[in-house]
Amino acid sequence: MNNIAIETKGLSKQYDRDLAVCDVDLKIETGEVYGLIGPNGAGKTTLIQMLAGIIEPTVGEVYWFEEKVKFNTSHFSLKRRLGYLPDDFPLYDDLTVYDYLEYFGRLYFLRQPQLDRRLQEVLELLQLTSKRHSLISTLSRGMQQRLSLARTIIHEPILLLLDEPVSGLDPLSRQQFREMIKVLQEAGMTILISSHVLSDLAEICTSIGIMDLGYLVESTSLQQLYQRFPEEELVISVLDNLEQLANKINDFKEVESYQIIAEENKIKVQFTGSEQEKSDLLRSLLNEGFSIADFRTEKPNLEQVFLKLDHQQPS
Ligand SMILES: Nc1ncnc2c1ncn2[C@@H]1O[C@H](COP(=O)(O)OP(=O)(O)OP(=O)(O)O)[C@@H](O)[C@H]1O
Repeated sequence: MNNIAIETKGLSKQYDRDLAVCDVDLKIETGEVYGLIGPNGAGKTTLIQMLAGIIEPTVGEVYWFEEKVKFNTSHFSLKRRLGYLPDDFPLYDDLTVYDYLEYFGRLYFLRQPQLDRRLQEVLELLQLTSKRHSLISTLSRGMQQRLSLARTIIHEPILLLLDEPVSGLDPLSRQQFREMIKVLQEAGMTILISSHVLSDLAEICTSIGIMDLGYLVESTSLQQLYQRFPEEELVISVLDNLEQLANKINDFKEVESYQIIAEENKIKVQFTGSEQEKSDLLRSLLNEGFSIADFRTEKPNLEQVFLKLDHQQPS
């Protein structure tokens, strides 16, 4: 198996006067879940469409598994490895769930008994078995989105490109979606997902790319991104005497700044000291008689890291 699932070299797309994607060099290793984020109009959909071979770049090249994608040719064997879920996930309302999936299975030349086996598998994985005979028009948005994902993986691709697959989903459906992505990754797929929901991406992605005004301004593993912002925040909750706690905290030279969150009876502290000094702080507060209800360190989440990077906010 090739190490690099997707690569682009100097990829650009010009629409009339708009440069939608600008000189993008992207590399995604096999087995990764790569999250693509950026504000509206940053060029995510255009980039994904070029990666999927749907639209032709103005300049630059796309490689799947180190093989150059030639536009305007069908090259079925290469496309057979790809599953692409567009952001508007078109469906045929007057088909049943089963007929729809069977239709796409046949388009990919799946034959019996493999077709039946695969239909059962994806219906089960996407939790649609009980809806197999329902008309698509009667499904909720979350179910329709799951059906679109089922269609995207019916032919067992090894590379998935998912354009905003969780938009409009409720928290439970988003959680189910995250679990499905983990199952697909464990099954060996390489997955690119664009989304504005950073908390979802933080949970499932191994790497993150940030687009801004057509440029890929960051492309790095999630781990390396967090390492660039190692500062932790100390969160201290008390049962009472919040003001006195703030005064006391202020005496410690390791406390760079703090923020009182009165409605939750807690203080968030930017603490620069060592683990030993953190422990000394806790002991000192207890000795002073403060009723400490919680004392913990929090690392910045992906949303906070994104803001620290000072690119535009995803909206
Ligand atoms: N078919 C098109 N014709 C002309 N301009 C286009 C076309 N598709 C996209 N654009 C322009 O390219 C730029 C990038 O759009 P794109 O849809 O790729 O951004 P995006 O990051 O996916 O945005 P969103 O988060 O809102 O989906 C925008 O300025 C958009 O207006």
